[in-house]
Amino acid sequence: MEQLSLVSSNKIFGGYQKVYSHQSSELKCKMNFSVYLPPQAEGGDVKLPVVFYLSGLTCSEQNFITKSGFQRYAADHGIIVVGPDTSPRGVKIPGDDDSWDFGVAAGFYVDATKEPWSTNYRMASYVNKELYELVQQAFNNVVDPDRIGIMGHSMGGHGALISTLRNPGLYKSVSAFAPICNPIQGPWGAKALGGYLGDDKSKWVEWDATELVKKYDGPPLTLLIDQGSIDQFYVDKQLLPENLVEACRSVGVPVILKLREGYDHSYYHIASYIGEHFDFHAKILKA
Ligand SMILES: N[C@@H](CCC(=O)N[C@@H](CS)C(=O)NCC(=O)O)C(=O)O
Repeated sequence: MEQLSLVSSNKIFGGYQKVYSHQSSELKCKMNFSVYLPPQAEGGDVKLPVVFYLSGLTCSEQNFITKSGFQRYAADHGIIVVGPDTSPRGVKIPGDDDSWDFGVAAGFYVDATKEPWSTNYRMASYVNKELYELVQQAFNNVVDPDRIGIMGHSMGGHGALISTLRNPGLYKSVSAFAPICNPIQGPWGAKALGGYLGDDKSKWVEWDATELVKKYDGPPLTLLIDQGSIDQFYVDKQLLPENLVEACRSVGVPVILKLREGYDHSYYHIASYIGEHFDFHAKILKA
């Protein structure tokens, strides 16, 4: 098993918020990830559900664990929460920190195929294979491998949606705050998908939730999308949740879109509704 190093451990709401580092074989660099172990994990005699949380642009594993207040709800429901970083770190590809929406902290949860990104920028395989399996091995006494869900914010909401739709059955529950729902239609998505995958747009659709849902052929799923009404990126048509809702309706995939009056793109929105998302995941994972 891969070697894990404990970076930090803090007691919160009766459980422990931990951060580990490890050497990633997919990304070929050292990575941090967070794990919240709720109080029910103590003793190690019950198997608990797990929810992965994928962060947005400019984030590390720290933003969600310090700003959202999710631990209160994870502790209430007895859910383990795992949060990866948002890109490879320290690999020093020329241009990787020139912009905030591409390269470092902007891996977009895809597997890059274009040089020079394709060696390290493999966030899809990192999250859905390497970290998914690592968590099950490292915490095998408390993780229930049949009850795993995923959520995310913005770029990470896109990551949660495409991870679920591309890997039917891997995640039993999925929700997203302000996700990039139709990246092939927005400037962020076009920049990232073009940069990581090249100019052939027929490859981009394989990483676009609105396109993927039209072809989804897996276990029944309900998508929960949470969107702040004054989010500047929503107003600027980077996120396009209505396109995803329309695609879901066209193929009969249940979708809930909560439009939250007056909320923006920040963690103030996430903190306000993270409890509802944990209720949603718990209802599915603990059914
Ligand atoms: N001004 C923002 C623009 C990017 C942004 O809004 N990032 C979102 C995700 S797309 C975020 O979670 N930022 C970090 C935070 O709010 O803690 C920043 O630099 O953080």
